[in-house]
Amino acid sequence: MATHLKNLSDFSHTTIPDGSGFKIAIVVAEWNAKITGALYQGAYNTLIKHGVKEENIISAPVPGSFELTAAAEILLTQQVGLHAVICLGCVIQGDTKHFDFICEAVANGITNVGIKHSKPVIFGVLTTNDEQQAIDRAGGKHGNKGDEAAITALKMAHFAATI
Ligand SMILES: Nc1c(NC[C@H](O)[C@H](O)[C@H](O)CO)[nH]c(=O)[nH]c1=O
Ligand SMILES: CC(=O)[C@@H](O)COP(=O)(O)O
Repeated sequence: MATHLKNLSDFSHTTIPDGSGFKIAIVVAEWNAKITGALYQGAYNTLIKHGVKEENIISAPVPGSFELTAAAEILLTQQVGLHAVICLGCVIQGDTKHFDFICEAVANGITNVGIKHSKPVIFGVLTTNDEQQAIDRAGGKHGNKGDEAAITALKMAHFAATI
């Protein structure tokens, strides 16, 4: 379903697990900082709203989306008791094929890290044709992908803890 058919911040129809027992990391890329800052705020506020304690949210900035994979691997290796890692970024199409390489590397990379550690690593990365599409999905008319990423982290952390 395309994003314009489902608001990224609308979860009124679903049950969200209590996050009071979870420790979650948020890795956020600094490229397109206005956008990723809004994604981060959405994710952080959503985690707090659903009971995650401030002291159990680990925030880690990285230079760009390409570095999200390495950061997730480092955090899952070095941080004891992490229940999930949320990866936030914004990749906007430029004039070259660089966009394609970054998007594929990040999607494949964080998938592999999650599988390696058997932990939820959430793909909260906007991959847009232009800046307006990113703005629309970082607290604009289509909601906030950071909210969606946080809800996904809570659901998957609950899944892993109760399966
Ligand atoms: N163009 C964008 C980038 N590029 C930087 C890469 O992510 C990476 O930091 C660099 O290639 C060095 O390894 N990053 C984004 O997050 N968004 C972009 O639009
Ligand atoms: C996604 C990117 O790396 C891209 O924004 C960089 O722009 P360009 O392809 O024009 O170098």
